[in-house]
Amino acid sequence: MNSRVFSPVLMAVGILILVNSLHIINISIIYLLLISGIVGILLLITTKLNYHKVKDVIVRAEVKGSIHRIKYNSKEFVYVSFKIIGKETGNQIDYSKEISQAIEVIKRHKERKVNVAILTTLDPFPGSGFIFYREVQNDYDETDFITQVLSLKNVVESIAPHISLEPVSINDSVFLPFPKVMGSVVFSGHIFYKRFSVEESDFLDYKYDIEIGKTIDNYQIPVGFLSSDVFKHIAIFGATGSGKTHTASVIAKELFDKGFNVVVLDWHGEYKNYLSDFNYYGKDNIIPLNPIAYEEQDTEDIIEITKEALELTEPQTFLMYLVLEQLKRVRRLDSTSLKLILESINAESYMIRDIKFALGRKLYVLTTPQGRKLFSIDGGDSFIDLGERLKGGNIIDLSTIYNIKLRRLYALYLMKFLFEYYQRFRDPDKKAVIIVEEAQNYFNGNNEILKRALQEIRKFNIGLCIVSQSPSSVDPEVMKNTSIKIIHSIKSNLDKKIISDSIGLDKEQINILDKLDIGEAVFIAPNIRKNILIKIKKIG
Ligand SMILES: Nc1ncnc2c1ncn2[C@@H]1O[C@H](COP(=O)(O)OP(=O)(O)OP(=O)(O)O)[C@@H](O)[C@H]1O
Repeated sequence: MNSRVFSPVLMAVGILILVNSLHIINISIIYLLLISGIVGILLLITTKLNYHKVKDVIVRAEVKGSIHRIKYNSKEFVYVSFKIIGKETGNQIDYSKEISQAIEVIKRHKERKVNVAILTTLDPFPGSGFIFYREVQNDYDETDFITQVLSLKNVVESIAPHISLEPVSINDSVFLPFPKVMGSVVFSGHIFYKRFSVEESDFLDYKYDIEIGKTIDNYQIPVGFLSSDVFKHIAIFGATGSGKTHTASVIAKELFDKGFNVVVLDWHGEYKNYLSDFNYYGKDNIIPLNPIAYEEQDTEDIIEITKEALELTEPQTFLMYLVLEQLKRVRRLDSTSLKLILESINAESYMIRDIKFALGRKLYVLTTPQGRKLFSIDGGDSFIDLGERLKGGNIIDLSTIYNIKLRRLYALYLMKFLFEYYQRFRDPDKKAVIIVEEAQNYFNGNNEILKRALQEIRKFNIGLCIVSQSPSSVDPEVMKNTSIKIIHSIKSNLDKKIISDSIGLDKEQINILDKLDIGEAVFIAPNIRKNILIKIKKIG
């Protein structure tokens, strides 16, 4: 018999034997089998239920262990970050589309008690994340928060079936979907490049056109400020060697590339190496200024500058008006003419004579060979000449002016002339920034012109970039009137306090100020709402 016939026959015989044997099986065995079957089914159901319970407990514990709590803008938030994990299917999956759909659903769900921010910084994984967060008071209902978070997670996973969300535990240093700002993770998600946005989230689009560096975190997101904010002025502070000059050079170069006229008042002669494309005015080709080439209404300012730079007393300042009058008449500025000018001032009393001599001693510096090179009534630039000359990128190397008073006088005149030029020839296409190194030499509380300039010159498309080692050494107006601040390493407690009061740092952030490496800085600007820790890019 072949096998095709044999098998059915064998099966039929088997069934017959089974049916017959039922008659001889004891009825109690059937009951036993029945009961154990029911027990088995019940056991199966409870195991499955228990399995889900256990899984729920594990997931909840996982979320609980991933809850971060931070302070931001004097509010407190809790949040959980989730990595987006793509499930591999072998098919081409449009993850972006799925995530977008999930976001649309979340956006429509108005009643939810948890906010959502979505960050997609690297395409497409890893580096993408969901952040579920909620503002809280001291005590908050953690269990409820976890429930809300898990329900949102479920929504996302069911609408985007090819991804799963994995909570990022607090200790997970490999992936942090936030910039790690000064040791704590803050809500400054606006610095991320966002492909997806949730309307009512705290996160803003972050725009800039002057890139200066990258965030110090796992992402190293490019950061910068808006060139239109330059007219609200820039302050750069930091200890010696912390990177101020380099940072100011990066800014100078970027602004120059954007069509700004840039003038660097280089106190120590350090910028030449960084800005080799800029016009350089040093010892051999320093620009002479004409100290009497200004409008009548500016006499006050010119006297004020001279008073401040040469440390004139009030009576000496008064005589300075008369000297200026004579200077315009004589139109020479050498030692002989200065002597003649002073002699021509009527001195009826001994006191006036003494004041004249004292003033003469202070003005003498203008008649020295270097003084005459810097200030020339015949051949010096008027404010118009200077404004026209200093187009593009320019370095004025002041380090070659050895007399410090003369150096300050020259730099102050130069600034005054530039303010005058941009004020007089207002034009939206004419934009300038003046980089003022070692600004404590000018912005030291005595100089009313510069204080006024900080408040007023923004209207004329001029920005000041004020560079100094310590904020306590410059006038408080500098802190008040600069909206872009770049703070490199700061050591002194007084300076730390001034910075902290000005830009609102918490304790931890203040502690980090003296631990910043070269080129690292705290950065704040109007286009970002919260200060961030950045590394200034290397000038290239
Ligand atoms: N962002 C950066 N990337 C790489 N190197 C940097 C950076 N910033 C500064 N440096 C380097 O660190 C050194 C000190 O920088 P810099 O001269 O700018 O400091 P500084 O604060 O201006 O010092 P000082 O007050 O003494 O003039 C330089 O050699 C500079 O090239």
